[in-house]
Amino acid sequence: MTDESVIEATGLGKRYRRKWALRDCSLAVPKGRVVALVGPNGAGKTTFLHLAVGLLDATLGSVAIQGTAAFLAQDKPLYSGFSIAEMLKFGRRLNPGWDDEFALKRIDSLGLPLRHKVGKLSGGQRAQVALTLALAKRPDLLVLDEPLANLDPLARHEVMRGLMEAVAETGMTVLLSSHVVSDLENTCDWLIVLNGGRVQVSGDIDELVAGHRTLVGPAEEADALARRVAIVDEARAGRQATVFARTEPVPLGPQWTERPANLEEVVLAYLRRPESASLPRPTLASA
Ligand SMILES: Nc1ncnc2c1ncn2[C@@H]1O[C@H](COP(=O)(O)OP(=O)(O)OP(=O)(O)O)[C@@H](O)[C@H]1O
Repeated sequence: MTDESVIEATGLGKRYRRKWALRDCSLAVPKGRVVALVGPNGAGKTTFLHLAVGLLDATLGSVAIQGTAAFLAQDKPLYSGFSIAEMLKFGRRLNPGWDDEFALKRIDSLGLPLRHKVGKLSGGQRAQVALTLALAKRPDLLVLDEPLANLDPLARHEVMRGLMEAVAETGMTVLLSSHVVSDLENTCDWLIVLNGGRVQVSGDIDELVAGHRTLVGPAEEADALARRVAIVDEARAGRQATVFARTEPVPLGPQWTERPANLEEVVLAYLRRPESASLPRPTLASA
């Protein structure tokens, strides 16, 4: 494992009985990134996160992390009969690196009285308390499985803001899974796309967005274009082709127009075409 990486997976695979939930997963995540792990239901996101933090054993290959990790599960396990103060006490007892001052300050800034029972909190407040408990462990890597699920837009925004503040303060790496790409656009800087148990994309978001574009032009010229650019996804309507391509700006014929990509388009184009991939060593199957 290199010094710059916080997670490194090599040929990682997990099989449940006959079904592979994850296979041939090789990737490295640089330190200090906020990583979005996206993919449809059943893509293997939870499986990958559980393997990364050691909650599951790999069937094949390996995954290693550097430093300490904290994991916040999808169902945010908090004991509903306990008060926030009691949850903090648990954290203090169980975690050698626990930052009590941080935890108390964050709960106070959320406007939550310490005596409040966890079971009486709203979904957004529960998410914030669970996040506080994870952050107070002061991990090098914070892994969050769908931290925004079931939260309204305001609560989603608040949770992401809290996360970003902690990242700015500590420089920790965050790996979070999500279905909602728009929540990630301004906060995450590394993207991993999982689809059907395989990694399709792993890379810097700015580079990925800058490295893709939509090209629109005559359908009869699309095949010739495919020899010059790596086509991720293509749709034809009558005589017009709309091509989503992994390419630098290229000179195009007069009948072609192009526009830059955004993060959502990058994610959707790859998910629509499971055979396409954009990984550090290009393996574009459809090119
Ligand atoms: N304990 C298990 N036993 C058998 N199959 C499992 C188990 N856990 C997951 N799977 C299967 O492995 C595949 C990947 O599941 P996983 O939960 O990792 O996906 P996910 O991307 O997190 O999905 P979601 O977005 O719905 O949470 C799915 O087909 C799922 O049915």
